[in-house]
Amino acid sequence: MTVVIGLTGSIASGKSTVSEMFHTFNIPVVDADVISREVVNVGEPAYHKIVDAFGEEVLHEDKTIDRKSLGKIVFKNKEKRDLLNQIVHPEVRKEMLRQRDAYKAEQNSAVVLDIPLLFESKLAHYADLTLVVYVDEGTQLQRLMERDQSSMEDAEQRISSQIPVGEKAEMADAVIDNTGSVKESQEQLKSILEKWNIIN
Ligand SMILES: CC(C)(COP(=O)(O)OP(=O)(O)OC[C@H]1O[C@@H](n2cnc3c(N)ncnc32)[C@H](O)[C@@H]1O)[C@@H](O)C(=O)NCCC(=O)NCCS
Ligand SMILES: Nc1ncnc2c1ncn2[C@@H]1O[C@H](COP(=O)(O)OP(=O)(O)OP(=O)(O)O)[C@@H](O)[C@H]1O
Repeated sequence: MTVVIGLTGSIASGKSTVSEMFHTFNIPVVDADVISREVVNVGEPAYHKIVDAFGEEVLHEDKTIDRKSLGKIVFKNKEKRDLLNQIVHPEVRKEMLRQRDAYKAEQNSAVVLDIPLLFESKLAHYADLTLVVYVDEGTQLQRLMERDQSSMEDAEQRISSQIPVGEKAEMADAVIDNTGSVKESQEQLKSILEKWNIIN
């Protein structure tokens, strides 16, 4: 049986950092962020819907989606964010489930679904077990501003568009506290996978 692990956290809490670690255990990862970029490539159904809904001003000159400008619109306006979600999420879900089921058919011991909005979108039932990557809010803000070279205002808007990471930690089957070093987080992941009998 393949154990399906739902990996989540909040923006810049370290999901991608932890999801990389699964490769060292030979556990495949389905990444919702990667899929959400693929389904809006030029010519895809969701691409046309975005242009219809948000206009040509969210396109680069080469007609690809200008994610920075679309982000500026949707992270400060919940209605617009909901509209974008309604366009993109159904396509992402279809592809995520397709990949999950392909990995299950290969009889992997486990597969990870890396889904930033696992709890917001009520998708925890896609997984057998949930794992939250937690950081304290000060560290989260600092890492987000540093990584994206963003202002405090932009970073705070993005953080407040999601359920606070502390609340997500309470809903999870296991939590990695990623406030410390990457190595410490890797050790926590190893212990969790041992406890879940996914590795020895
Ligand atoms: C708004 C967009 C264009 C901004 O693109 P950008 O390249 O700047 O960010 P990226 O896609 O890498 O997302 C970074 C992080 O932002 C957060 N985030 C993204 N979309 C959302 C959203 N709709 N609501 C809350 N948080 C979000 C997630 O934590 C994600 O990991 C893009 O995030 C998008 O199309 N979002 C809608 C689809 C979505 O919900 N994706 C997230 C998981 S499926
Ligand atoms: N333990 C750590 N120590 C120091 N820096 C870290 C640590 N973990 C992650 N980072 C850094 O913090 C930033 C956010 O991490 P990461 O991109 O993994 O978060 P994320 O949860 O995947 O973000 P998003 O929701 O935007 O996809 C990155 O620049 C990353 O290099």
